[in-house]
Amino acid sequence: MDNPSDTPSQSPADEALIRSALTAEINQRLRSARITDGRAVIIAEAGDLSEAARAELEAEIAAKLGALPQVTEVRVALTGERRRRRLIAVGSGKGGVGKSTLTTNLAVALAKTGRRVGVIDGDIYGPSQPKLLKTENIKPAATADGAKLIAIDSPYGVKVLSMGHIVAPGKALAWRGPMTGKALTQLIDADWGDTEVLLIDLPPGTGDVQLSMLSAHKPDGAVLVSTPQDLALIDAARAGQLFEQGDVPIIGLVENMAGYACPHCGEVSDPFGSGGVERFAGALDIPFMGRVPLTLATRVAGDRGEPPAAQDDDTAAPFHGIAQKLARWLDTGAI
Ligand SMILES: Nc1ncnc2c1ncn2[C@@H]1O[C@H](COP(=O)(O)OP(=O)(O)OP(=O)(O)O)[C@@H](O)[C@H]1O
Repeated sequence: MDNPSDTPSQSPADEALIRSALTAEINQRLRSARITDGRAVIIAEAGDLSEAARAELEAEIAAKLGALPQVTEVRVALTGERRRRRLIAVGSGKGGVGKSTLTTNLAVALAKTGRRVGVIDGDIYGPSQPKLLKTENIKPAATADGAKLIAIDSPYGVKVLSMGHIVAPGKALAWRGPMTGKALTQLIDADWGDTEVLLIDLPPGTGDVQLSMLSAHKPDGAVLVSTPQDLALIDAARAGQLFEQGDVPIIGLVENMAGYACPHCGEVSDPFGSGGVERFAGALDIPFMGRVPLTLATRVAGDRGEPPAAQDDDTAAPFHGIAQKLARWLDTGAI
């Protein structure tokens, strides 16, 4: 019903009458307008509006059309009810703590619950999402007007875009700060279709990408990852401060590589100590989201581009648990 004239019972005169009673701005939003037995039925686009603005638009249409002598009742249906796309940053202070692995698996686990999820690889210099989501060597297409990239569909029900899909390996190394900011914008502003949640795999630390992200594309929340080592915890705290200063709520802290289960004898050892992240989260009053053990399966799966979270086994379970908490946060603002 994109074209109002598709509606058989609709009279052009009625539509003209309705349009003449409304402002140009509201007319731009009209998808359908008709009057039947004194009842005006309006369908208008409002997917870009806040709840308050939607209510205002509805009230304005009702008031303006209600004032017409030909109209005894006004019914307004606003389309685009779905919520605005949410941007969740996954960050760590220190490199190599498993931030990219967590981003991929959280995205895949969230997608398994029916949400439409995308992953942005914010690691301009060392992109890993093409490998993790098995989209290496795929180039993203552009929209018909050439203005936007189109996010790539990974085999795991998650869309993805990375500088690794666009720039030859090693090329971005020579880029300076402003270029990395622009690159990130290109990825975020791409055509993500009906994606509801975008997870951004941030590079470690508190550098240009993080700053440009906070200033230009403020995330709705941030998940922090740390190993149990003291040093990683201190760095995680630093990354946390960056988000707090930027007024980005910290959704919670994830402990990765917590305890190692020997694949041969099953004995669990704790090369980096255990429980440190949870205690640390408690001390800082940050919610603790869960613990992902160090497993050979996780590392091998990452190398093969087969995220464990796509399965339902023991290796996948921690990712599903953390994804459930993230889903709860998305729905209620608390985990
Ligand atoms: N829970 C885990 N068990 C086993 N291996 C893991 C686990 N988490 C991550 N790894 C492995 O550790 C390495 C580093 O992980 P990853 O690339 O996700 O870290 P990162 O924090 O994103 O690193 P970078 O700082 O390079 O962006 C990878 O080889 C990955 O497969």
